[in-house]
Amino acid sequence: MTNAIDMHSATRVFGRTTALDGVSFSVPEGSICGLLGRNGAGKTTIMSIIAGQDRPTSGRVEVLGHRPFENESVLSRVSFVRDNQRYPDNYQLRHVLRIAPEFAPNWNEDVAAELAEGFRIPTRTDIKKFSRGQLSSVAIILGLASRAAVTLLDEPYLGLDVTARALFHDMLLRDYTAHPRTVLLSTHLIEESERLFDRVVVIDRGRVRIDSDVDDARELAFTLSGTTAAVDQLAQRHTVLRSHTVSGLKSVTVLGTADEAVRADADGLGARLAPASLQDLVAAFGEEGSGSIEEGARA
Ligand SMILES: Nc1ncnc2c1ncn2[C@@H]1O[C@H](COP(=O)(O)OP(=O)(O)OP(=O)(O)O)[C@@H](O)[C@H]1O
Repeated sequence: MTNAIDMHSATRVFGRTTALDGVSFSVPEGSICGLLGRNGAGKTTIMSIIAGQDRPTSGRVEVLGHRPFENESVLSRVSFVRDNQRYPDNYQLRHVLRIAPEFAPNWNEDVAAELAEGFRIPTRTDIKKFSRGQLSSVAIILGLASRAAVTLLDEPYLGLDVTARALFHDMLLRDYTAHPRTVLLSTHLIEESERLFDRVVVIDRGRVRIDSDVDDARELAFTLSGTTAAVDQLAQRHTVLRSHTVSGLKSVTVLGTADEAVRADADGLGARLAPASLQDLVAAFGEEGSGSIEEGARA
């Protein structure tokens, strides 16, 4: 399988901050990959490097087989949607839609029109007066209607209402199925977005913690919840990634797959056992001290 995106040991240092610390991962062509992690984990830095807007301090990145920085033939096939997208003063949606095809060779007017209507974007209001959610809607239109070979969506949901988010998901899946491309999407709305993902990359403090097929990622850990005594007893034999206690009830996320013996023990102690969600995993790998189990948890 060919990779659309390949990062090899990419490090990015800003003054005293190491934003990326030896990041390596790949995104296969024709897949949707979730890029997940806590605030400041390094997601936007990764996307900026893939989009050729920044360069790693060391290491390298290849997009569609070539280095993206100052490489027009690659960049014309990449669409990067970020939350702080700027538009010229006095631009309205119709102006953006008029010039967008010049930058996006595969631009599709029908996708743009359907989204603009569904998002209820005002057509005669200057974009600088738009609400946060309306700005996100414009960015999503640019990202999806571009039908770029590589689409980078950096937290596209800011301010979007629940109907708009559902419209975005449906259109992404529908248009992606009809016109396969590679999508890398970063978000903090993990539960809502996980049905989109084929793959998932979890970043914490500039390092890759999980790089995996989404189904395999769910096998990496499970949660146990019940009385503190029962959960403590069950958790003894496992590496605990995360622990949470509320009014005498405890929930732990532990590394590994729950086998029959673990299930029987949990049943016997009246504890509940469930697969870890992606949200559990991101939270677990973002806990202080989780770095010590990094190698064990990498796919
Ligand atoms: N231009 C810059 N100068 C200095 N530090 C920077 C710069 N860009 C990013 N950083 C730092 O690099 C780290 C990673 O930032 P980045 O924006 O990539 O995180 P993120 O995962 O996108 O976060 P969020 O989810 O909050 O958007 C942070 O500590 C941030 O402060």
